[in-house]
Amino acid sequence: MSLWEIIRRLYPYVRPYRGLVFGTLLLTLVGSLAAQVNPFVLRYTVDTVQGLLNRNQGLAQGLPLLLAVSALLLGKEIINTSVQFGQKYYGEKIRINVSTQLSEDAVHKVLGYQLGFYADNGNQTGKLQTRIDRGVESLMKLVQNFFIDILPLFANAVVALVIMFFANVYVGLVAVAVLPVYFWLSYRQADRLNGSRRALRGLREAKSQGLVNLIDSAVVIKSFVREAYEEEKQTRLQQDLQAAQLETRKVNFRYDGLKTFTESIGVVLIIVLTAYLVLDRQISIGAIMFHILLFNNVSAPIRQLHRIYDEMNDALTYSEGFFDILDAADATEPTGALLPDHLRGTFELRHVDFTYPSGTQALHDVNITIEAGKTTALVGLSGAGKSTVINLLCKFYAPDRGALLLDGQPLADYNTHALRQQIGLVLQKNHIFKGTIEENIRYGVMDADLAQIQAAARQAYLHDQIMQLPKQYQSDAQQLSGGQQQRIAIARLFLKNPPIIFLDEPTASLDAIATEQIKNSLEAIKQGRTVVIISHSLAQIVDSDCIYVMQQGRAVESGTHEELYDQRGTYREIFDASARSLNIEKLARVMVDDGDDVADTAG
Ligand SMILES: Nc1ncnc2c1ncn2[C@@H]1O[C@H](COP(=O)(O)OP(=O)(O)OP(=O)(O)O)[C@@H](O)[C@H]1O
Repeated sequence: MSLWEIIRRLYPYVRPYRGLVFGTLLLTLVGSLAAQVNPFVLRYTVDTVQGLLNRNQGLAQGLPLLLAVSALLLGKEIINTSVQFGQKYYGEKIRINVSTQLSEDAVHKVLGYQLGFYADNGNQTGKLQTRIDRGVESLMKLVQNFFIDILPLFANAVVALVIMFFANVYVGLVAVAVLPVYFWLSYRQADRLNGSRRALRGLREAKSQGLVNLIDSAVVIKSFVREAYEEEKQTRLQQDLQAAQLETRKVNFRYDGLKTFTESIGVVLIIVLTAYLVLDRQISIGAIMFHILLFNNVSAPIRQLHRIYDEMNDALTYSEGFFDILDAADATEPTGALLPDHLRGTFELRHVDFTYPSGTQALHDVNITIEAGKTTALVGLSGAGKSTVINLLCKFYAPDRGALLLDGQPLADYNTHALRQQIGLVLQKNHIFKGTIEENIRYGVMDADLAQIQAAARQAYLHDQIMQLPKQYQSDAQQLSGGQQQRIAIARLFLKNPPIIFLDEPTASLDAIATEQIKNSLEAIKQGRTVVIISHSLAQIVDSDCIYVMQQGRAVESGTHEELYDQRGTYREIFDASARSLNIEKLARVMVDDGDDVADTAG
């Protein structure tokens, strides 16, 4: 991305603050003029004092001059301090406002993107955050540099150089002659630092990430006694970091030294030249200080040049990734115009093929009909494509080929948000937000009151357990056990009370008693609604109105439990394997024996 392109992209964000920009520019101009006052005052003072001395006059005659000069310099400093404050404050205000707007835009865009966007390699959790943070940070450094560094410093330099030329062309030429060397050194410095700085940043991130991972993996590390191994990995990182830090410092010190040397040569040349001109009676003695101070104003911004150049390079690098996020128009979730106020809930998949953005084809020519008001189960081995079907039904992804219909209309034609309002989704692993139990259940209906939340928690058999916690509904939801968290998701579903329900292993993390309780609650809510359930526990699906068996991305069998059982196909295989893994024969024998005992006792 070129600098011009960045400016073009930033313009709409800076535009609302044109007044501030104009004010800052005006202050910059005043500041750069004020910065030239010292050389003029010094030249005047030196020349006047020299004149007094030449006329054998002393302190008594010079006092009014000293008072006037002090008052002038004090006044100028007061103006300068106010100008600098205004310049920095307004510059920062523009920067902070623009940065807020950029971050808000990024979050808004990212939330509107389809799920596939997050699966992209550069957009995975953490990476996306880094891309946004770095993009905003580097762009803001550019804005900050422009208003707080580049503009004031370079305005000073240009004004000082113009004054030098006007005062004496030869001195002006000497000042200009030093600049290319200075520029070249700064460019070389920035160039050399560019690679090592990036390496340094990468290593710093790896190190902090490494520490976070250590804490996250503490249980596994300790259980496998891999402390020494992990420590060695960290030590290697630390050593690389140390080497990169030393290299950066070395480059910096070397170029800083060369630049100071060049600057000193410039100062010496100006002293020699101005002294010569004084002796030749072309300029006054005060002009020596005058030119040295002006030259200082010229070289000050160039001392900062390598840093500004560095940060500009960062902005060029990172803004590209950031604007890519804002521009990912094809990632925006598609939506249609159909606003379903009353859905019957018949879904049809006709010859559907689907491939994830990663390239895995998860569905091949799938034909499934999910009837309104009935319960349809999807069964199959791991990776068969069951969850993928639900992903398509929720419009998280669109099929590559084939038709996906809801109540006879293409699913794509429905307004995505309105459609999802009608769907309740409970997954195997449900997300629990940072916050209280109450807030987490309320996610189902944002304006629900506590009584409604408690009713939902009761249906999810969670209320009694919540009441035993020290802070009850105000407890931290992320501290709950896996099974309790799953019941929070089920409570959200009860609260939302949607006409269409998708359950993907809804009781996977629950104990046997809770599973039975939840099964009963779900049975109650299922009545009259369209339900799709995925479960590896056949007990959950045997009563379904229709069961689809999936195998390697294809729907290979369908029918009721009895029909499928009699077919002696894949379903029967899965069913028999489940029975064996449950050791049903032994369980049945125990139950029969138990029954006999009861019968004996009764007899
Ligand atoms: N987000 C994703 N990106 C890429 N590939 C995916 C994604 N989700 C699933 N897959 C792949 O798609 C295939 C079907 O996965 P899916 O989750 O639908 O299976 P499943 O039948 O629900 O399995 P399980 O019973 O283990 O949950 C698998 O090969 C899986 O690796």
